[in-house]
Amino acid sequence: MIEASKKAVDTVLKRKPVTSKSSIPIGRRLPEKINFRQEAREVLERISPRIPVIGTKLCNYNKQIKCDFNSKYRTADGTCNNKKNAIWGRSLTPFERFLFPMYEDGINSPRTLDVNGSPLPESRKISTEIHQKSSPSSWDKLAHFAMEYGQFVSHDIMMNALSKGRYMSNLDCCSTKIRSPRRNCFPISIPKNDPFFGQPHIRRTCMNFVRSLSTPGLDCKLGVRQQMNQVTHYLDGSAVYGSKKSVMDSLRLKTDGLLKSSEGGKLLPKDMSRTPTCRLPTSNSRIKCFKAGDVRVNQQPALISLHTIWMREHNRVAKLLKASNPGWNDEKLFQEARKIVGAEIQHVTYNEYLKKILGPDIMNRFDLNPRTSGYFTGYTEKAKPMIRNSFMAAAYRFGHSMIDRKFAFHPPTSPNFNSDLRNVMLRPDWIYRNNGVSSVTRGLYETNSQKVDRLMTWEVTRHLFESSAGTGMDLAATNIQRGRDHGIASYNMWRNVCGLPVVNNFNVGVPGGLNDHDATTAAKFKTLYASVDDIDLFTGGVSEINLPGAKVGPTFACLVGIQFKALKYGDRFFYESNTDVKIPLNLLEEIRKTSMAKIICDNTDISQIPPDVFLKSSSSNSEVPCSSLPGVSLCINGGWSSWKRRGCMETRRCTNPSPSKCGKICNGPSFRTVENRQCRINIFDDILARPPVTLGPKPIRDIRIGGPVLPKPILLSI
Ligand code: HEM
Ligand SMILES: [Ca+2]
Repeated sequence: MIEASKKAVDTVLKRKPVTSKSSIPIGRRLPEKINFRQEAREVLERISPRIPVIGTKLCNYNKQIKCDFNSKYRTADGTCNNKKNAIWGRSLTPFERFLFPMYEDGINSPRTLDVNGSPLPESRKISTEIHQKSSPSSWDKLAHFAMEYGQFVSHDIMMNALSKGRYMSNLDCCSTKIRSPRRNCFPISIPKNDPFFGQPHIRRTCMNFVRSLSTPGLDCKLGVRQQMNQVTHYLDGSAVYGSKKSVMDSLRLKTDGLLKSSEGGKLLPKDMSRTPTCRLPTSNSRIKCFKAGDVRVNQQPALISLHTIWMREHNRVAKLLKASNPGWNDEKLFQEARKIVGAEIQHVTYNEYLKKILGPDIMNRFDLNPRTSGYFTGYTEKAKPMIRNSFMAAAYRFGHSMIDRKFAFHPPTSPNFNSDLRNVMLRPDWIYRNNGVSSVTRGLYETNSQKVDRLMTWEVTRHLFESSAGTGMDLAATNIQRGRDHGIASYNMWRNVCGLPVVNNFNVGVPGGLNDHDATTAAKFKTLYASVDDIDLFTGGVSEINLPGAKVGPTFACLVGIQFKALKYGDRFFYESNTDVKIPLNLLEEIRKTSMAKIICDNTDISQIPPDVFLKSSSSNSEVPCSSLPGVSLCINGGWSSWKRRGCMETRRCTNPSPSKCGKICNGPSFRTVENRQCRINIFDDILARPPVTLGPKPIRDIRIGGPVLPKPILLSI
């Protein structure tokens, strides 16, 4: 794949092909001097602060991993999923590449020059010209819940690591104390005439941007700069359970398979550390930041709510499992509940979320539709499950365009209200109010998300993480800058990779034109970029006209589609897969019945809900009682054990639990005879060996042997 793609890039660039490891392509500038030893040290600090940096043993991805391939459960850190490459998909490993990166110096420094060798337009300039509006009016049928679910999925499968300063301090790349350009700094400069930050009372000229942590490739060989995923690449519920064993252990109650919680099981456990990851505007000691499998949980209340629902779902499932399997210990209950919740997350993602985003054509092309019966048989050890760099740095950020300016709350009794995103950012205290989780969740499915288009709300392009007027960040500019930081090839090259017509002019409606864009957008591109080959992937992709039935345009549909195919085909634990760790078919059939709406119903006080919470409620998606929605029944245990052979008889036991405790009913007989020649002869011989039995005056000619279920009587002709 990578080789083919590299050729594609070379064709677009009309340059001599390069090969990845042997010869590193050198761009227009001399390579920035790289201190590999220093970079490796930084990486090691992340992976394990205790590993000493000795000699050349700087890269330890390939440290010995011991796998128990008999285990039915995922490891916490994603290792041992792929039996040939146990490291694939592990947390703290680099993002994979579809395309060779396009660094300015070929190996390390960000893409900063256009095809003519002049500076690319500034990210902030592109953001203000293309991506901004106070409250973009283009609404869509999708509910705001779809935005939030997308973010939750992104936090399950990726978390990019940033470079740090000395002693793991955060870098301030705008600090005036820095005289010379600082390694790992790539600040976003703000033009003097910026419509917001350029105002006289603000006059800000720099926005902090720290480069992603530089990481060696998975082979640990020296090569181009790579970036690191800190969470498990698989869609495996790691946002609920953590991406390493120590975190998973710390989230467990260690009783009855439960996860820790607070406020009587209702809320996530509280983060009691001295370095809170949220803003606490109150001195009320009850109100704390939350802890979950992902450290970004406190970012805003909608995210906290979804995390809380999954934590509650785990505990609900664990309790049901305990009721029907009284013999199971904490470990067994925890792992079985984790397996079910992981399967539910995958099912909701492929069955409800992706279908809306990608539309039926792309779902079919990439074979992403869940099956309606039986198992999926496409698992292959050869499919790399890893998250691709372009997906992380650009394509999957389409969700940023769906964020609405307002976040709605709908409490059960008091009136609805909403708040600008900036006022709820990093504010878990909202969750402690008035049925926080259900109020926020109701707000999410009762309001619209924004359309995926070039426009993003000012809440994230001017006021993101704002502490006082003018201090905010710009998420659109950050996305563009991140793409350049990672050497992500330009939009046109990705079109080529996806088999879409390569663009060679800025016009619309002509051959080779920007025909997946509207004329206004194309004209804006023309004023900013020197060549169509310079358009940044995020900007070009997010601005495309949506595919029919989809919520994204063709380039992002392609990149998102391939990524989710890799996550399906390359995950031995994929919930539908017919592998050695498969879910029993009867349980899989139950999981297929569930929906996000039902999971919300089961874990909140909401009793009426639209069956599809990803769509805004409408006449075809109007609220129904929760009890009318199908869900996962865990009453699949109990009933008869399998038949056990005892000589020429087979018996079975009616196992725990009794039907009253959510078990299957045992109908039918508990024993039957084995019908084969051997047994007939034995019985025959046995009877022959004995004196003839007479019951009454007539000799017996027709004796049923073995009980009431014998299908054919054995006739003894004496
Ligand atoms: C209120 C909602 C959201 C906020 C405030 C938010 C904010 C952010 C921020 C600050 C970053 C780091 C950017 C960087 O330094 O490169 C980021 C990264 C990212 N976001 Fe969002 N985001 C939101 C929703 C979403 C949604 C809905 C999606 C996708 C459907 C998404 C996908 C991503 C991806 C793929 C990344 C890069 C992954 C990473 O940094 O590990 N985000 N987001
Ligand atoms: Ca994961």
